[in-house]
Amino acid sequence: MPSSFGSLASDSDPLKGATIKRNELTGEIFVARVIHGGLADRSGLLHAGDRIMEVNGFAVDGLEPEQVIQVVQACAQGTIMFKVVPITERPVHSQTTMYVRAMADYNPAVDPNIPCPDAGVSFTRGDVLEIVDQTDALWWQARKLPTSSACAGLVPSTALLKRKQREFWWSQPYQPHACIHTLSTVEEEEDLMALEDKCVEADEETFESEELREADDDCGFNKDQMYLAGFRRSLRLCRRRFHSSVQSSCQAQCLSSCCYSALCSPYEEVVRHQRNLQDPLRLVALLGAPGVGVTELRRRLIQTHPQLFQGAVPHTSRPQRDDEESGREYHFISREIFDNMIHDNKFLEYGEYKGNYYGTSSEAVSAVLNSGKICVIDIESNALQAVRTPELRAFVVYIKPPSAERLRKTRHNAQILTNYYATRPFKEEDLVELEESAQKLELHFSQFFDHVVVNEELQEACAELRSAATRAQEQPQWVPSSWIRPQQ
Ligand SMILES: Nc1ncnc2c1ncn2[C@@H]1O[C@H](COP(=O)(O)OP(=O)(O)OP(=O)(O)O)[C@@H](O)[C@H]1O
Repeated sequence: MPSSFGSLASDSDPLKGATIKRNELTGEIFVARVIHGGLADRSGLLHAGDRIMEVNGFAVDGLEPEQVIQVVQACAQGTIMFKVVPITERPVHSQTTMYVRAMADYNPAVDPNIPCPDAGVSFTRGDVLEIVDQTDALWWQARKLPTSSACAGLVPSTALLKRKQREFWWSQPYQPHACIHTLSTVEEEEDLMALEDKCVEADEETFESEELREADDDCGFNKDQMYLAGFRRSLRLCRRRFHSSVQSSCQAQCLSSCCYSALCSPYEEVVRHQRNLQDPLRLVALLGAPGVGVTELRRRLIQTHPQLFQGAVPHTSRPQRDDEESGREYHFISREIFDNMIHDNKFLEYGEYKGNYYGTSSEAVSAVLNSGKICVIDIESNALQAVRTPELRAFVVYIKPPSAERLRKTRHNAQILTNYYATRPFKEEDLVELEESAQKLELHFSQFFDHVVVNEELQEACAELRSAATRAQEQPQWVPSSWIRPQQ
């Protein structure tokens, strides 16, 4: 039936928590829905589908919903009498509460199609919503957590939100394949390729010395000469320089239901889960713009708490050197075996640098987790789906740059790793690029951040990272329900 809607849901309303609609053919006014936890719900006197005949003796048939609301508001101070024809067959709903993480932003104030904007709940990506009513195919009732309010509000259903996303209803069009093309627009990729072309000659001339430098690189050792896996420059450059072409197993699996649903559904069902002591530890995956300090934080964390944290040993097809040990610096494997592992989706991410493959396998991560230590790795955004699995249950920590002013102050003596294998002090353009990359990461992927650490003062950031990483193992967290109740 063609209907128009109104809300009895403003704060001052004695009937807070009901919406009404008018049958455009007959002019009759009906209760469209009763908002969970609102006054109307708690009174138990009004139900969805009831026909409102009169308000304090005033016949409402034929009025616009807004006019009915005005009648109600006019007598808000005294007693309000409704003459109601109850719905004859009240539908029996066995509502179960569901929790979801929003994968998109929603603002009812700019949605022209919400039946009652003041009953709408706004949310941003990453917010957890308690869905209390899915009776309506288009508009669900939900509370945004954490909340102290018992009263729910309206949010678009999955079906409606998908439709809205397809229609580009609001300013942040969803990126259903963000896992494949993440940070690089076509122009950026072209720029990057141009830069790579320029670099190639110089790089190849210095190839020999670079290889030696990696051998000399002390990135892998801490002050006590304990080996820290996964800090070699070749690996970092491979990941960074080729970030537009670094692959993740997600790409191969993208049409699998797990990845597909997380990226294409506007809501991800979540549950509050406390890890059992006998369960494997959770992977901690650090994500941040190049240069923000991910490597530095990861190294400090592992160096200062080697009994708690460890990196994963990467794989490479590069030949092993005399002073290297397979399984320590890298797992040294042939190109052919590497290719097979790629084919079998064994890598969380991998890339090629100077003709050699480098990659982090899920087995290397599991080996650390099964040894009783928390595995800490840094990832590119395109590996997000590959680490958010029931096996690894990644706790994703986003490393955020501080304010523009603090970034410039704190990075005074910092060294950026250049595409030429060397480090040099940050220039203004490096910092601008860092800030822009960070903004893009936040724009596209904030819904996957379990925790955000602002890397202003290194010591404080490291302490916060440590406590977040241990909390993730010991305290209840919102995790995708598919991790706990694997889908068939
Ligand atoms: N909070 C901080 N204050 C001052 N210097 C910092 C801070 N965090 C990191 N740095 C310095 O900034 C530089 C870049 O950090 P780092 O190498 O960890 O970057 P990254 O995020 O791993 O990027 P990439 O992988 O591209 O090198 C290093 O010299 C590091 O010591």
